Amino acid sequence: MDKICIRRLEVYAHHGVYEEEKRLGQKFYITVEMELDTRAAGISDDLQASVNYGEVCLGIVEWTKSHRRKLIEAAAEDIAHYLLVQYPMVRKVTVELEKPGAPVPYAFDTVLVHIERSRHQAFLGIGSNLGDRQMNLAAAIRLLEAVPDIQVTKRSPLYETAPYGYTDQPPFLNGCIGIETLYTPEELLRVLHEIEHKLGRKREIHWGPRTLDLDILFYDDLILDTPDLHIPHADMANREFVLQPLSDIAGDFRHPVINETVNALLAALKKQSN
Ligand SMILES: Nc1ncnc2c1ncn2[C@@H]1O[C@H](COP(=O)(O)OP(=O)(O)OP(=O)(O)O)[C@@H](O)[C@H]1O
Ligand SMILES: Nc1nc2c(c(=O)[nH]1)N=C(CO)CN2
Repeated sequence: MDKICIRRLEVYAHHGVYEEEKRLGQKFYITVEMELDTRAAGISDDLQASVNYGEVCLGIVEWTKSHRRKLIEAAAEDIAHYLLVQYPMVRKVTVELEKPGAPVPYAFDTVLVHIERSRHQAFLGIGSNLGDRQMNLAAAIRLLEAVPDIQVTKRSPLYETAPYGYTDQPPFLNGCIGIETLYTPEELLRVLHEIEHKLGRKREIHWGPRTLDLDILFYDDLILDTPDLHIPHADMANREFVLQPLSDIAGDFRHPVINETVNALLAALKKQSN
C-alpha cells in the first residue's frame, strides 16, 4: 500500500490528566501515516482521486483543539477513528501523538503514543429457523447497517436449508454477508450478540432452534483461537449452509488455515456428500 504522511503537525490543545494541563493547555505534535492506493491519483493527477492532506491537517487541528481527553491514548484513538470514518479510501492509519511538555520533573525529549488502526473485512453467517425467518434476517441486516462502525458491503441470496447437527428442528433460512468494520473481533462478537438478543435469541439447546444466529466466519485473514472466539469459524468447512451463500459473495476468499478457497471447500463438501 502507498502512504500519505503528515509529520509533526503542531497543535496547541488541552488534553491531559491534571487540572493545570486542562486549564493552560500545551503543545502537541501529531504524525499520521495513511495507507491508501494512490495509483489512480498518480495517473490522473486529480485531487478527487486521493486524500487532500491540507484538509486532513485542518480536520486534525480542529478535532484536537475542540476536544479534551485525559490520555494521549484516547486522543490518538479518536484521531485515528476520525480519519478512517472521514476518508473511506484510507485502509489503515498510524497516529503518533507527542506531548513534549508533559508534566514530568525530569529532562526528556518527548513522550508519545503510537497506534495503528485499520478497516477490516469480515464475512458473517446468518441463520434463522423460528418465527418469520425472512423478517428476522432482514431485521438483523438493518440493525447491522445501523451500527456506526460497520458497513454492510455484500449480501448473498438466502437459502432454505435442512437442519444440520441437531436435526429435530424446523428448516433454516441461511445467508452470508460481507462487512467492513473498525471493530476488533471481540467487539464485533459483542455487537452480534446484542443484535441476536434484540431479536429474541435465547441460548437453550446447543445447535438448537433460534430466531437468529450470527457467526463470524472470516475476519481478514486472521487466525484466532480463544475460549470465546474461533476465527475462521471452527466448523464452517463442514457446512454447506455456510459455504453455499459464502461462495456467492466470497468464492475466491482463501481459508487461512486450510489454504483453500471457499469455492474449493464447497466443491469438496458437495463431492463428499454425493
Ligand atoms: N466465529 C465465531 N462466531 C460466533 N461465535 C463464536 C465464534 N467462535 C466462537 N464463538 C462462541 O460460540 C458461542 C456460542 O455461539 P452460538 O450459541 O451461536 O453457537 P451455536 O450457533 O449453537 O454453534 P455454532 O457456533 O457451531 O454454529 C458464542 O458465545 C461465542 O463466544
Ligand atoms: N441448516 C442449518 N443447520 C444449522 C444451523 C443453520 O444455520 N442452518 N445452525 C446451527 C447452529 O449454529 C445448527 N444447524
